[in-house]
Amino acid sequence: MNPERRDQHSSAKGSPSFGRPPPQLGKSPYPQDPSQYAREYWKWLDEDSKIPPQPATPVERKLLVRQFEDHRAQLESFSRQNIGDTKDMKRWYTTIVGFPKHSSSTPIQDLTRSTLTLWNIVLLQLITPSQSISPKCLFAERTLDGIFYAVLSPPATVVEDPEGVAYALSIYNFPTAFGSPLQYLDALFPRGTILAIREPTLKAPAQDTSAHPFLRVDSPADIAFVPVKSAQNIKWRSGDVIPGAPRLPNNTDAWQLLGNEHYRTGKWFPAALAISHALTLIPSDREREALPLHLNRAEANLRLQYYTGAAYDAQWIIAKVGATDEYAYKALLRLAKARYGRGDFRGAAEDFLRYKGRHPEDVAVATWIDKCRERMHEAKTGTYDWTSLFIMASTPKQIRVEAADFVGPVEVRWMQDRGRGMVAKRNIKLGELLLAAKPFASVYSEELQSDEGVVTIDLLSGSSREQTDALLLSRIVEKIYGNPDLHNAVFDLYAGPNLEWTPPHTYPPPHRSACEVDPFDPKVTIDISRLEAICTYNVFCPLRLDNPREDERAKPAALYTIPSMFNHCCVANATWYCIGDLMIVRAAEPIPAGAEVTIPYCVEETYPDRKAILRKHMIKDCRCRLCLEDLRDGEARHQKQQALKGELDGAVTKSLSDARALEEQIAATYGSGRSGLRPLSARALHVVAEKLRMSTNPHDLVEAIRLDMKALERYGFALARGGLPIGTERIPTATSFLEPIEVMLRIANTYVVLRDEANAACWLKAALWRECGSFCWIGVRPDHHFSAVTDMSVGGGRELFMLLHQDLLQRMGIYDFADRALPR
Ligand SMILES: C[S@@+](CC[C@H](N)C(=O)[O-])C[C@H]1O[C@@H](n2cnc3c(N)ncnc32)[C@H](O)[C@@H]1O
Repeated sequence: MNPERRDQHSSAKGSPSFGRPPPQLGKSPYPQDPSQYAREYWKWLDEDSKIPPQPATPVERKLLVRQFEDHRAQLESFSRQNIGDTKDMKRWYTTIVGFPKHSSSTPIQDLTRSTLTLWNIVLLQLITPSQSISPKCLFAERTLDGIFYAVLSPPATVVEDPEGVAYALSIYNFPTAFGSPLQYLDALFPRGTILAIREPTLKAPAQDTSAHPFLRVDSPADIAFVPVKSAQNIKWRSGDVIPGAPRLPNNTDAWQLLGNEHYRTGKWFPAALAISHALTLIPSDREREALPLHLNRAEANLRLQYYTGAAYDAQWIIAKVGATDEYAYKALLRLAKARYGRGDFRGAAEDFLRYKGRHPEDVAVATWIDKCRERMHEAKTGTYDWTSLFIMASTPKQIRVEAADFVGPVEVRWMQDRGRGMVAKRNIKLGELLLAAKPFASVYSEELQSDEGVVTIDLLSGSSREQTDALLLSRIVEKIYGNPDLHNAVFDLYAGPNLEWTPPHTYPPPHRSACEVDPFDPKVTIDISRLEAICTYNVFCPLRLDNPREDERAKPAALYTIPSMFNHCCVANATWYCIGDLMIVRAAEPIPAGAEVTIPYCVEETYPDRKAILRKHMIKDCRCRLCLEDLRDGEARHQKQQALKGELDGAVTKSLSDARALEEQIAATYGSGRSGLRPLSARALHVVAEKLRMSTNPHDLVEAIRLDMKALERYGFALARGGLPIGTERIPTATSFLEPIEVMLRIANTYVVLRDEANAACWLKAALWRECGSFCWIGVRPDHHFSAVTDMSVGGGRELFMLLHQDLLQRMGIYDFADRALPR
């Protein structure tokens, strides 16, 4: 045991001598100033950590059990009456991340069994049903605005050790447990379950001095279920039977039946767990009996997307029975699906083909084989059917598109001043696809419960995070739990300078083979504090091409692994966007071999807004051209700009003259001597141009075009003569691509109104070029030589362009004109 652990043990044994409670949030779920709140919270944590250890207050077992049982009864009654389901009411939960949390890294084999008063690996028996410790309705507080506030609560129960010492246990981040109904928790953690917890921590209750200390486990990898066979040898001082507990199976068949029942009702994790129990009871000389169990567990693991676990189970069967046995063929099919899920499309295709050789009647396998081939082609060539992906992603519930990762002419290198970064392996041309990547995990607002909101306050960055972030962390934990070989893909990501650990200079980590997902010995360490830090530094909001105006409720949150190697620059040389959840990175300018490739982490118009987003990524200051120019303008101009930006957001209702006055005021917030790049000014000019378009006077329309062209310069475009009206040397990356494209389409429309179809067509082509350069340059292989604009618009680029802007083109009445004017 290391010295740090010993400290924790002594403080764990210590009684909670209470300091003051942690800073409160007040009546709004969002703190007004999250950085101030974070500072107060750190101060409180610092004070709290100095409270000296004292013996823990003993908790009266009976009393604790009664409290929990009463509580559970209340919850059941609430759920029967549907309390809290009122449509106009929304419950808010707060969760705080970024403070040190304990996760054990000592392998189970190196720990000795002990009791709650000794702390090492502790055996605990669940003696009350599981529940949420602060139920939604019970402790939630109703306010005048009809909002409920409560603290986000993990599943909790009462546990005792063999000596009969009982405490409440809160289990955070356990796979599939987040927000689950009581019935599911009963299946996952029924009373009588015996758990072995690696080096647990006992916490003093922070909020309520009359409450009892409780055991807190943050990492699911610190929890091992105890197999029945081992459990038989444990003597419980309180007696062997827990009143009211269900009889847990004690033989293979009964566990198998329970597993089948869970599987039938869609409870995949409890199903896999029951099968694991059944497997422990099969004697080594009757291994054939284990075959159907491994087969079933492989299927449950596939449902859970625990592809590593599924591959292990299938491979186990094939290794035992040889490749020609019928069991092996069934296992082969599951292995093939697991390989597909793991991104091993070649291996999956080979397995599907072998299976098809034996079972030609299985038509579904042919589709799988086709899918494997498509994925292999994508991964090798970077050729995707963007239009189909876009259509798929625009369909509700299909955000997670099926596509392979592609790594183009870029590689990870150590950059000295900012850790790792991406570098061009060769000279790269504008528009080339550099990377396409699926996320490790992602959450979209559609997946949030509509009657609940979660506010996450990140103490590391001193900012509040999106509602999707809280769910994202549990998804990442769950994916690692079920795919332990992927641990380093996440844990080798940057986690900040405060840790003793430095990330390896290379990425991705070497490939590891499939291993068992073993609920009796998880064999993986999931350090939750480090994972929270990894999220702070690396989580992106995936801006979707198929849904650019994201849901107001919450922006999506996703962790992409290889794309996390790109460093930030507001005026970057690469640009990115997502179709569904597929992140696509393209060169925004020609990039010489050896140069660092950067992407913008934010596309905000003003310096303070960009700074706020960069703060969430822990970047104190960006030294790009735009930020340096903004910095030279000074704080007073920034403040003025922020205030005027607010006015510009509401400018729809303003008159033309007021809009002009506002535009002038905004223009004046930029100092002289700057380059043309002035994003807020660009939008202000476009607002005035739109007001002018309401007139039928041709002079006003010409003026609108002039202002929009000026707006494009302020977005960073160079205006050109002949060919396309905009320069094609680089794609500006400081703002989202949508605004400039809309400006170009409006110019095209105005030319149509003025009956100048030649100019209108030029501007449509410019918009198409801009978009193709970033996202939909289809039909052109990455190694294809190109420079002419027409090359950029070959193939599906036009098709996707028409799809993407269909609404706007139709509203302006120029859809048919665009269809004719754009080259096919
Ligand atoms: C997504 S990671 C980028 C890869 C990272 N450099 C690594 O070694 O893994 C984001 C972190 O990289 C660093 N970083 C990225 N862009 C930067 C910039 N323009 N200036 C300084 N640090 C930057 C910051 O520490 C940031 O939190």
